[in-house]
Amino acid sequence: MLRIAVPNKGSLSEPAAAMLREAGYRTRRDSKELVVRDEANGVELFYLRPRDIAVYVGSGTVDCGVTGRDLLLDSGSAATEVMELGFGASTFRYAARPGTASTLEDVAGHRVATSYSGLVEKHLADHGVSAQVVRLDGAVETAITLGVADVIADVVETGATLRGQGLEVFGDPILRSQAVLVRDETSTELAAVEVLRRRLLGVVTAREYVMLDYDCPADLVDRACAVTPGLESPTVSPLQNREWVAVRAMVPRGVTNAVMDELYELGARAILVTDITACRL
Ligand SMILES: Nc1ncnc2c1ncn2[C@@H]1O[C@H](COP(=O)(O)OP(=O)(O)OP(=O)(O)O)[C@@H](O)[C@H]1O
Ligand SMILES: O=P(O)(O)OC[C@H]1O[C@H](OP(=O)(O)OP(=O)(O)O)[C@H](O)[C@@H]1O
Ligand SMILES: [Mg+2]
Repeated sequence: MLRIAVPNKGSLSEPAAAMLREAGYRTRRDSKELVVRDEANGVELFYLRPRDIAVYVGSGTVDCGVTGRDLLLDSGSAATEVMELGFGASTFRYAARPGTASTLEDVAGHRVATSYSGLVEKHLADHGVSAQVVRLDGAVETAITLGVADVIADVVETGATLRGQGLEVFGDPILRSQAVLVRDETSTELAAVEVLRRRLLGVVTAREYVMLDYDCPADLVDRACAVTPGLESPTVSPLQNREWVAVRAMVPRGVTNAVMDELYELGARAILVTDITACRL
């Protein structure tokens, strides 16, 4: 049985459960359930604190899990990143009161409050900056107001929390994070992890792409296929009217309308877009 760690709370919890459901796994019905056995799919889901997941996976207690890249790196765990999952995106950044600091060097000799002390200590050491790291559990933005720190290093998603505290980011982002699948390299279940990876990739791809169908004058098909190259190669089928062909290709969701405009200009007609429910690449 493949043992998968899943976030039980926080920003990653709902989207992780939704992704596993879409990938065909049975997820918990009640937030008090901590373990779910899905016999049909040969997996056992363990609902754990997101911060602990990399630790469990790195020690081999579970085979794999869903966590944030920032939490993985902060933990110092031996777990390895298998794939990005396309949700829970954030940056990890230094911030301070305007005018206090503008580069990483300005952090030297100051107190830095963070919930990610492993990540921050490593970042400072890698850049030869000596500063005192103050480890807090959360609400680190308030640490400056309360006089516990001069600088903070924290997750920034929209930036609203920082703005609310009158703080500004400075320096380059320490990290760009998102939810990732992590695994224990020494697991005896690596083949089963690979099945999970393919299923999750199917969900990520189905979300990122749409299916585009259109009719195209036969003499323009090469130019049209250059606009919609698909993943491997577009499907081109004959139509009853031999002067036309039907083309079918996957297109990134974000450019759908621009691609439809371009195809129309070229002479394609009856351009249809459909959602992809699931796929296996
Ligand atoms: N707005 C956000 N706030 C916090 N974490 C976020 C946000 N957006 C994405 N994330 C990611 O979620 C993970 C942190 O989740 P975690 O559950 O530990 O904290 P949380 O969502 O702040 O929950 P809580 O603080 O309520 O326990 C990290 O990988 C982080 O990058
Ligand atoms: O850039 P934003 O969209 O404002 O989001 C980022 C903020 O959200 C999280 O805090 P959370 O509400 O989870 O509180 P916490 O600090 O106690 O974890 C995170 O720690 C930041 O403070
Ligand atoms: Mg939080």
